[in-house]
Amino acid sequence: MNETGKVRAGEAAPKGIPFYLPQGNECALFEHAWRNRLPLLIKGPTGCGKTRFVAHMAARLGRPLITVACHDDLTAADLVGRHLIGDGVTYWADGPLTRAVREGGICYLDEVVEARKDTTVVLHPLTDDRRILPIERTGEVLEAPPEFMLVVSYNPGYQNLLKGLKPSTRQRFVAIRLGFPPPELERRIVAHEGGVDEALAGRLVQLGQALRNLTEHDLEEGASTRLLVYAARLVASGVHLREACQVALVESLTDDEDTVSALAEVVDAVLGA
Ligand SMILES: Nc1ncnc2c1ncn2[C@@H]1O[C@H](COP(=O)(O)OP(=O)(O)OP(=O)(O)O)[C@@H](O)[C@H]1O
Repeated sequence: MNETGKVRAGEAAPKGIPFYLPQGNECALFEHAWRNRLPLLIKGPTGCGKTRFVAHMAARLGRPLITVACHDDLTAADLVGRHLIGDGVTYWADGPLTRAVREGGICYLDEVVEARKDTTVVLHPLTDDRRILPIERTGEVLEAPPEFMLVVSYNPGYQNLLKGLKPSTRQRFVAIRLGFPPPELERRIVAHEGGVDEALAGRLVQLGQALRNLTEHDLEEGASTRLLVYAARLVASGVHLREACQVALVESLTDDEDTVSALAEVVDAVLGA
């Protein structure tokens, strides 16, 4: 498996580096961005490998990774830090962004469009050539070391197209688009991550492709690589293939009963009724 990113014996990735099979030139581009101190935006559908890619690159570059899952209640103080009271004294506690700047780490803001626009504005002085983080509450102005990098991701699906990012935020990042991996690559990913042989992984990937073809009509977004991995893991632990697909690839994708039936038909057609 690989939630922790540990690589099985025989895999190409060096020990301690989370397993990641690139879709294209994204690893080199990430490294160039890091060396040139450019912030990076990664866009792509849910479960296509964005988080794994960042974890892989942080380990490859030997930088600590600090991840923040953004949401609409996230405040600037949640990122930068706040005064806390403990044992009757007030002390300053760094937020994750400040910690990443101090440590020269990679700060990864997942689903950045979820954060309110007034929150993302704290990123501005860090993401242009000033590369500073002013901490109003303490009066400090931190200069980001060369190793620091800000990476943000979002899923440019229908809802997020409406939310978007302010142009003044957006135009501070270089951007990489990831999609679902091409079938041959996805088969290797599902086999590795799901702990199944490549033949079974190939069938699941074929099913994933067929389910993605339905997306335009019935679903907001297609079956992700993550869900294919889940189906594989269930099969690897003894769940019948059909049942694994039902729970990982049908019921997880929609609540609409007609769509569930349509998806189940696709499963039957691909796996053979
Ligand atoms: N290129 C890849 N190499 C290795 N594993 C991958 C790859 N792409 C996807 N995976 C697998 O798919 C899972 C989901 O990927 P990940 O969590 O990175 O998605 P994500 O794009 O960050 O999703 P979200 O937008 O929902 O956070 C990973 O845990 C991993 O098992």
